[in-house]
Amino acid sequence: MTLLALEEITVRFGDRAVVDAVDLDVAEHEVVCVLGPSGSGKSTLLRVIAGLQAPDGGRVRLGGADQAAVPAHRRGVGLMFQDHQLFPHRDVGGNVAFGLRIRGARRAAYEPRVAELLELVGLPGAQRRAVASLSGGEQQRVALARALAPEPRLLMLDEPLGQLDRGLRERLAVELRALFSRLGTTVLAVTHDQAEAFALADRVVVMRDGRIAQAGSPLEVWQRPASEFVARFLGFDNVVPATVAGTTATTPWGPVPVPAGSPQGAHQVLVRPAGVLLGDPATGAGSGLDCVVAARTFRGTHVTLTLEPRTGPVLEAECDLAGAPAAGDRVTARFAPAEVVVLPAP
Ligand SMILES: Nc1ncnc2c1ncn2[C@@H]1O[C@H](COP(=O)(O)OP(=O)(O)OP(=O)(O)O)[C@@H](O)[C@H]1O
Repeated sequence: MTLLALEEITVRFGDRAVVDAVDLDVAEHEVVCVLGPSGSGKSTLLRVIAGLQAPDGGRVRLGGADQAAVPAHRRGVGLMFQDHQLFPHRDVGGNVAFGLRIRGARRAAYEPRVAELLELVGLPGAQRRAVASLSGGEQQRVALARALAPEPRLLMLDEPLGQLDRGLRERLAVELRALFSRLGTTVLAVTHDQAEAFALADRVVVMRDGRIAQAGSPLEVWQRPASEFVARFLGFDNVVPATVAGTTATTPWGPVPVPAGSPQGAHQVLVRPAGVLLGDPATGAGSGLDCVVAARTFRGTHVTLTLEPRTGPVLEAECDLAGAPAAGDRVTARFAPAEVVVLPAP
């Protein structure tokens, strides 16, 4: 069942639409992540849903009911901001209890609930700790417990892990996903970090200049970015103009095989780095595009190579650690059609 429905939501600042006729549904128990570069309108969208910003056009429905006349505090949505904004003069328990106390709950009623929430976020027994004594990751967990305390029907997270270092961010994203699925929480999160969005979400919505550029499961968006913008935003830079005929695209890198059924004619192609297959020019002469390895970057589980091809723009390739060529080596590149995506012309 649909919990949140946005219908043509528009917000203008001056004559600029920072949110431009956005339609979006979030189903009950679904975790949706809105992903987009800074300034694409993500936070403004959350503020509209929370009732902190009146839209210039369109409608917000929660559980089917139009929210136009419903003030923020009666919408039943929880909002957690990026800088988590804990109250520094309250202890952890006081922070988590905040939303329960302003609703008039008595200590005897909320204390067990606070204990339960702290357990849930992995900080059992932390009630009396001072906020200043917590690490960034622990503060994030307290902020989350505080947002969950009043049991919002929709939990909205603005850059929930933005302040944390990468390792912690990835770990917490996985933990959050498990927690939300256990609680059945409906979540709408916004982030500019694709790894965070992909780790957290059932569905990813990519925004560009106030509009939805693509929506789909993390796998769909990753495998089939809908445009050059989405592809580059996900970090794929092997994008060139192409003319597709049958299962071959003519490109500045020469012929590139494309999956059967690809759209024909003038387009662009994306070759994911894993689809650039390297050969040794000494043994495979004549097969593939001659390239020189311009740079080699160690990525932990694999190596990323920047190739300078004989023709066409630089090409990024991925290969195993073992036997990876070194900077300055000559290689040939062929392309695996399964890793090639035909994109619309720019
Ligand atoms: N109150 C305001 N008055 C004028 N312009 C605003 C206001 N609030 C936001 N904007 C502008 O609207 C655009 C979208 O802002 P928004 O904060 O929604 O983007 P965002 O995608 O959340 O970005 P970030 O990731 O940096 O938070 C930005 O260009 C911003 O400068």
